[in-house]
Amino acid sequence: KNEPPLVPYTVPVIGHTFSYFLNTENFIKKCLKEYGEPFNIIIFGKVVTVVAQKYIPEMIKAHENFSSIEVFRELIPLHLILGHDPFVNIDFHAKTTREQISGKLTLHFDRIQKDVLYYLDKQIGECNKPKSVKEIWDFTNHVTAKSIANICMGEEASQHDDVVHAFAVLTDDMNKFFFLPPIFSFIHPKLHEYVISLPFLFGFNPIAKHQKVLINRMKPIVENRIQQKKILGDSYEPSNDLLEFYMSQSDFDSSSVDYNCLSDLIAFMIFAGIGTTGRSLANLLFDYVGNPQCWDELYEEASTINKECNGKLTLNDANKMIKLESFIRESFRHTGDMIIAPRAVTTDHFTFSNGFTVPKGRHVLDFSEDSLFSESVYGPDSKSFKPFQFVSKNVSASKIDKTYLVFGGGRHACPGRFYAVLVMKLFLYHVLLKYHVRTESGNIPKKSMMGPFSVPSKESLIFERRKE
Ligand code: HEM
Repeated sequence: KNEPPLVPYTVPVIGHTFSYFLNTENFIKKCLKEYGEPFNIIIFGKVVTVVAQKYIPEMIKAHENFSSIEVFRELIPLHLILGHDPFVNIDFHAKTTREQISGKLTLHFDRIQKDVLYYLDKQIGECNKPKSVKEIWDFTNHVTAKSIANICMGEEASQHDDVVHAFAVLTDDMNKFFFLPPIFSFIHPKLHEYVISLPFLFGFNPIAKHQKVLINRMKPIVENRIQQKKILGDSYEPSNDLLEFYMSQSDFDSSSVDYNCLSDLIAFMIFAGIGTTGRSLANLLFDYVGNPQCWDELYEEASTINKECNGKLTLNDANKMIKLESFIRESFRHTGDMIIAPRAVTTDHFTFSNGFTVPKGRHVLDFSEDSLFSESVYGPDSKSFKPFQFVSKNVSASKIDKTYLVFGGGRHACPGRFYAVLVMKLFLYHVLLKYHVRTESGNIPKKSMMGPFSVPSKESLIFERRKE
């Protein structure tokens, strides 16, 4: 009762599926103009509600009525693939990320910096001749993978290339299955979930080989730590990684270690952290390349800080790079996703302040693009790339607000954002100091769209050694 207006359609069941997937931005903007928000559309046989700038904050605030995890569970049914359902433990994962990763940046700083540099040096190195790098997103996933592998499994395990590779490609290998359009939902809403998980249930599991690598490498480490704890007792010095943290939980049984459980816990961190941070890094690099008017200012700031700290950057020094911080925030604002954190109604119903009511189970899509380019906040030219607009406002790239939705919002806003922003800062800082970067064609690279989601350009980038 009192549902938002349903946008008219011609073909039953198919409804608005094609208009939505082929050009989400135009379609939703047209509906917003005609019906205001919220409004209902039919995608893959299912009624969904769309909210934009005005009602997204209401939805985010009502965290007791909505859950983004419920939508995620349907799109990417990790609970059917991993032995241990990560969604029931989401609060544990969020707390772990908040307290053990983002909350310990000072402690992790040196190794994050070392790991970011490691992959940059390995792939690009001294670069005395120009070097072309293909598949930038894959490259930046590897940069992130080295660092997250270290934080998750420790220094020793992250020395192994097979571990870093498993971290880097696990999400990609899985996404190949999950990014199939949910055509089976035309028959029944649950059918898509079961169809995409069938290959996994019948033994084909593209992540099994990666989990095997993780288990092989973690086993000797865990066994050694258990041994050391027995020998050293109170003088045992715990390592600063998630493996140690998981081993310190009250339900960890050192006499019969559940390695599948440990690798499932880590696999979830990989899903949450690698593709997201890797994609943002790729976007950042392309935004840098596409905005040559900022090169000098960014370089000057980086080299001044580099001189001030004698080449030994600390977290405090990193926080002084306010132009870089603003550039990163602007890059995030231009990520290009139309929808960021759709939510499902988890209570009997939810009523928006204008009286429109949506029932339990309804998916509500957040047309975040409307907020990220809000003219009242970012000016009439809100769509242009304004790299240093946040310098005077003194807002960090991880600070969420009601128009800056790249990390979601409210109680469930991304707890890994502080870490992700730091990795991005360190990455571009070191790139700035050492290289010139440009596209092969000389054109400004463009992202492509997969329905409402953006994908970084596939264009190669040329790295050249910066001359003093
Ligand atoms: C640039 C990189 C990242 C982006 C853009 C990003 C984005 C997001 C978004 C949009 C959400 C949903 C928020 C909501 O429901 O309102 C989320 C949740 C989450 N993210 Fe991130 N994320 C990033 C990096 C990371 C990293 C590095 C980690 C951990 C290593 C992480 C761990 C999580 C977890 C555990 C949640 C669930 C929080 C909860 O439900 O309470 N994220 N992230």
